[in-house]
Amino acid sequence: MNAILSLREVSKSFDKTPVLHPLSFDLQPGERICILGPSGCGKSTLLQIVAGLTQASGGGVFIDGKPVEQGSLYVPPEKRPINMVFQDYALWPHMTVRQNMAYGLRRQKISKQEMNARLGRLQELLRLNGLLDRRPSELSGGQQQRVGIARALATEPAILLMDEPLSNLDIKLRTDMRNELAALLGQLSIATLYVTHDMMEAFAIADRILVLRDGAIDQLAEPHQLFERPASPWVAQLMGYHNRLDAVVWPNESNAADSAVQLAEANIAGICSKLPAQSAAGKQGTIMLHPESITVLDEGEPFSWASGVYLAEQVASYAGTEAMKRGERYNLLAAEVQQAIYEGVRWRLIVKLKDGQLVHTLHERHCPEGGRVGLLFPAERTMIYLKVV
Ligand SMILES: Nc1ncnc2c1ncn2[C@@H]1O[C@H](COP(=O)(O)OP(=O)(O)OP(=O)(O)O)[C@@H](O)[C@H]1O
Repeated sequence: MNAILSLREVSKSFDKTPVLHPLSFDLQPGERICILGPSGCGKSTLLQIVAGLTQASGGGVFIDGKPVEQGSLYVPPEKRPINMVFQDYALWPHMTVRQNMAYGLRRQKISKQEMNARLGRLQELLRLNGLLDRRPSELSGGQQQRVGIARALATEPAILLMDEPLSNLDIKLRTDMRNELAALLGQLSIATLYVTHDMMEAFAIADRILVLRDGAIDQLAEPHQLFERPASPWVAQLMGYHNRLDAVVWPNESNAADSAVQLAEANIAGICSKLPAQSAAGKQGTIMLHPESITVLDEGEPFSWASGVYLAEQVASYAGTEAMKRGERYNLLAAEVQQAIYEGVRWRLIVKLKDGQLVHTLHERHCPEGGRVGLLFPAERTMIYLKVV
């Protein structure tokens, strides 16, 4: 399949300060890519270069295989088959909803009949019935954003750009709109680049997520790949792996998915994201663990067991049998409860490993401070990264 949008070595500097390092990726027809990253990492700049609102400092942008920016060639925004939805809606305050929606169509040579048909379809799709004669000031935030989306779709662009379209809405409305938008974009199947700093939004909307960090792509992958195999501790942190622990790593150089780690005086198993060029046995590393993937054992037999690696069938009665496969490995670590914090549905237990490192876990019961617990977590979810020195 030919990409609808291709970026090749696109870079951008403002006053000699690099904001985007040369980056390349393709957006396929009908695909939705979310650009995820913290404030200031260059997300909006990237979107604006694609839209033609900002010129790149280097590299090329291609739409449907044809350059729109390359060397001295630069196609202005209005000549690109692209439309954008902005964070602050950017509606014309003096125009009605209908006039706002039709605004982009004035350049297109379409009949009045076709225009009315398109506006009618969008009015249905975005649930704007009864609002067409209102001005933006007479609409709620969610309704204003739906008008912004309808306006962007009216010209039937090949590519839709969305720059944090939900970030001005309150939390409840944002969640509702997120699900609504995910359904809508799925239905439209229009190639979309969607900027957000909200992981849940990216998960709901994206076919693939592009993680941008300091103007460079850290990882571009499907949501489940990003969650299951975060390429760096940084991406892991973004995915909610909030436990970052120091460990000694013994990578298995023929099979990265079967590496050993020494953590808190125990040997455990995990997945090494990248194998080192040369033997890294015994090197310092980092382990990232998601609090949700840790089962806290606070009573029963496992206390007599040594910390280490166990097979699924050995721990099935403690870890629950769903999603467990025979032969799958689990790590068990002894720990002591440092603090128990009530969070409504569950308790957050902050526990101390034998080497003094702290781990955050979630548990359905309270555990007394100073009490002994076992932490059981799958090797599959134990992410190992070698420290770059
Ligand atoms: N016109 C400009 N002149 C100088 N610096 C700029 C300009 N536009 C953006 N920058 C800088 O480029 C960097 C990236 O900005 P950008 O708006 O692309 O980030 P972002 O990831 O979209 O952030 P946010 O999530 O806060 O909107 C920031 O450090 C910003 O200050």
